[in-house]
Amino acid sequence: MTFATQPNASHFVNGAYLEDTAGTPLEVIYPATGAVIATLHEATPQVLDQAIAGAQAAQRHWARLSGMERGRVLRRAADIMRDRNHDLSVLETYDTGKPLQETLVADATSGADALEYFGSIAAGLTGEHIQLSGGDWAYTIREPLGVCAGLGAWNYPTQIACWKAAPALACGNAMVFKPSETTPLSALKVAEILIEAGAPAGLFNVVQGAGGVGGPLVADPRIAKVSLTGSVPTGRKVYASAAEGMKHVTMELGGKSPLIVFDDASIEDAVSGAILGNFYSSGQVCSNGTRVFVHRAIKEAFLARLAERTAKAVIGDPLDEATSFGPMVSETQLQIVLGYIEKGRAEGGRLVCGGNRIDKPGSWIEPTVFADVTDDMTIAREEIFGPVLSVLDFDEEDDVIARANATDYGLSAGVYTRDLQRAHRVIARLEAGSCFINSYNDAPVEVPFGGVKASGVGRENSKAAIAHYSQLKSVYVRMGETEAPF
Ligand SMILES: NC(=O)C1=CN([C@@H]2O[C@H](COP(=O)(O)OP(=O)(O)OC[C@H]3O[C@@H](n4cnc5c(N)ncnc54)[C@H](O)[C@@H]3O)[C@@H](O)[C@H]2O)C=CC1
Repeated sequence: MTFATQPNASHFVNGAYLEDTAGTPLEVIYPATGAVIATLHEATPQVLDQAIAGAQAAQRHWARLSGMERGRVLRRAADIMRDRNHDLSVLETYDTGKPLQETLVADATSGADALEYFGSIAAGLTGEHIQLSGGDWAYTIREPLGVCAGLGAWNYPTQIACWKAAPALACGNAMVFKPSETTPLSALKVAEILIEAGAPAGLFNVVQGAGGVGGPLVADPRIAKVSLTGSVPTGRKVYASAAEGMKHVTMELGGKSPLIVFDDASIEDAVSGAILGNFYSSGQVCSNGTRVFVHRAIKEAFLARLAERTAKAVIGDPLDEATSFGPMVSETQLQIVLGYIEKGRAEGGRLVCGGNRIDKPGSWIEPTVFADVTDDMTIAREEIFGPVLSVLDFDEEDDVIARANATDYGLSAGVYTRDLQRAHRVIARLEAGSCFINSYNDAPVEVPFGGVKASGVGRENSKAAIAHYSQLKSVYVRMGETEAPF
């Protein structure tokens, strides 16, 4: 391998790479071949302490800069990230197994968008002036929270690091980021780029490890806010620990989202939406529309076209830009997905295509479609986080809305129909945070992203994220005398 995947050291703390070989070794595996491409070490308590202390010191200085000055650093980082998109995308492909065709357009580019967006609005982050009776008035100051902890999942390592760091830093906070132990490489590059762009040492630190490092990071009293992208069970633990310290949280968790295809929809577009919402990143996307409700009148036509187009997936070397479908991130995740496929078969789902492990080194599985899935089947209830699409039938609008909402999750929802009134009427009744009409899984930085119910708390991206990385100080100003009862 000519491309260097072994970083200089495991962690990035106080503006430089840092190693402590006393930490548990962490092997990084290229999911397409199973080869070990780097060996890192989990953060020891000493590394974690240095990262948090460094972040605290950097934050004091950073918070005193104007929004304009902070924004300039973030926008410079966005430019560097775009200039290096190709190399960053290759690294992301090694880290996750996702095809280069995807990483070139959805990872560092999405991270750069976040840095540019929050860099651009940093100068405009202000409080307000409130005029009161008798000439009194009040004003609010938008203040940073302090040191934020970021915890990432393994599906979008660069994007997650930037979606958390950009709004946090724009508001004057510092961050200690812990990537997923499965994909630890890309966040280190984000840290390098921020330093190059002029961020002070210690402002954005990366520490490696699994829950054993994430737990103490969240619980540390010096941490003011925790932002997690991960599963619901982890979310519950992290939220509870943050609550002990009365810390702010953002929780971007899992989903089992509905995608509803009405009988007047363009079948071609709806099939595209179903492919994007189930097979992009080999199905490892939190907002995926994995319960595809298709009106009975068009179900067979939809399934036929879906099978035809799924057969055209180019499954091969992820570094070849022609490849459109890569491996699962790990053998563990592959086994979880195979287990769900087995349950789908056993509980009576009709396998339309796929369903098998692909016989070659690495964690490969076919894109899989089940039809005749019913609401009670395991594959219709639990998040699989793999390329398993379930088609469920429906006849009536009211009925499909009730069934779509009959889940603890509430991350996303989509509707395909040519009837615009119906589209808005249905979306209004769906319990989900991020919704789509005649599209699926778009996530531009200008638009709030996040879930309701068990899928999360708070929003990432857009102006909405500012509220989650800052707090308001209110100042009452009396212009006359102070009156007291005695
Ligand atoms: N809503 C969203 O924005 C997204 C949600 N996800 C969700 O993430 C999940 C898949 O990612 P995974 O990495 O498997 O999730 P996970 O929940 O296992 O891990 C997420 C992160 O939390 C850390 N962690 C685990 N236990 C912890 C603890 N006790 N204390 C502190 N940190 C801890 C992990 O090391 C990792 O960095 C899926 O359920 C998916 O739906 C993934 C991408 C986006």
